[in-house]
Amino acid sequence: MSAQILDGKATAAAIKSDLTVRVAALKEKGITPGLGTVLVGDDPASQKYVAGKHRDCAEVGLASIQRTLPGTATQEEIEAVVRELNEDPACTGYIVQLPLPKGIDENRILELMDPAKDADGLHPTNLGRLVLNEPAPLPCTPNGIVTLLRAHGVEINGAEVVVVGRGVTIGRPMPLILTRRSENATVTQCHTGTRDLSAHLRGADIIVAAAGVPHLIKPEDVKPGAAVLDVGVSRNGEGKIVGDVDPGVAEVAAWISPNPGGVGPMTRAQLLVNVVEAAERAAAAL
Ligand SMILES: Nc1nc2c(c(=O)[nH]1)N[C@@H](CN(C=O)c1ccc(C(=O)N[C@@H](CCC(=O)O)C(=O)O)cc1)CN2
Repeated sequence: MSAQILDGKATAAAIKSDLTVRVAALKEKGITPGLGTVLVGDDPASQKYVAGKHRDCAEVGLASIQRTLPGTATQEEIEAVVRELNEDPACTGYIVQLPLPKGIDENRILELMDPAKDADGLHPTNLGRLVLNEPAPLPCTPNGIVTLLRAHGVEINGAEVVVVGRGVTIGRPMPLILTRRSENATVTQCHTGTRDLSAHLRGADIIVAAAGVPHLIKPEDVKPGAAVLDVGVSRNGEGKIVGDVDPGVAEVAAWISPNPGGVGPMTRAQLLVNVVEAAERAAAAL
């Protein structure tokens, strides 16, 4: 392998270490920020991610509030939990773990959240603020990707970026973040309707692969020297993660994010950042 590693674990650890100090400072002012999570159903991956979020809270000193509902929970039952967290003063920010079970109107749940407590940056008001270039909590995975690239000195300014995928947590917000003046990238968004994906990929300085298609990105699709971020999470027969990026890409790219150990830990770290920033904003307004 010739590519250098975009080390999400180490970068996330540095962010958490900084947050530990900031949380301690808030506590000295009598404020203990708290992250809430709403988990519906028993999807093992979602359970694992939510458990990880609570472990992270303990690590940096945040309080955490867990709400778990069965997979049979109705729209109204989930909405009742969302309303309760909107009102709970111990909850600085919260997330509703996605995806929600089939039959639940995910958008209605997101819209019901108090935008000031939206730790995922996925409330329509916060996504709208991102479009308007106003301060808002940023979606965790796209923001984590930018932070990871910056931490490793990968040039974003002026870069040609191809984002593969158009889901709400990554694909949709990623270009919005990358095309801000502060990032200044040129972004092409590809998806299942793209006619010649390979042609787009071959021109990219940075590839963000969030399609959920195992080994979609092949070595011949990648420009030598590119940075490749593997955000795809498919599972093989043994339950092991298979990313969107073929292992051979590491021979062509200059930078590659391992999967696991790349973007996933950054997603979790950025969530903590959003909660601590919300608490700091609240403290400044006192
Ligand atoms: N409300 C949200 N739901 C979902 C989001 C999100 O940002 N907000 N993103 C994903 C899941 N996710 C966070 O919730 C997430 C995914 C992966 C990881 C992670 O640390 N992965 C590890 C590997 C873990 C494993 O072995 O399975 C890694 O990459 O090293 C954290 C969070 C969808 N839902």
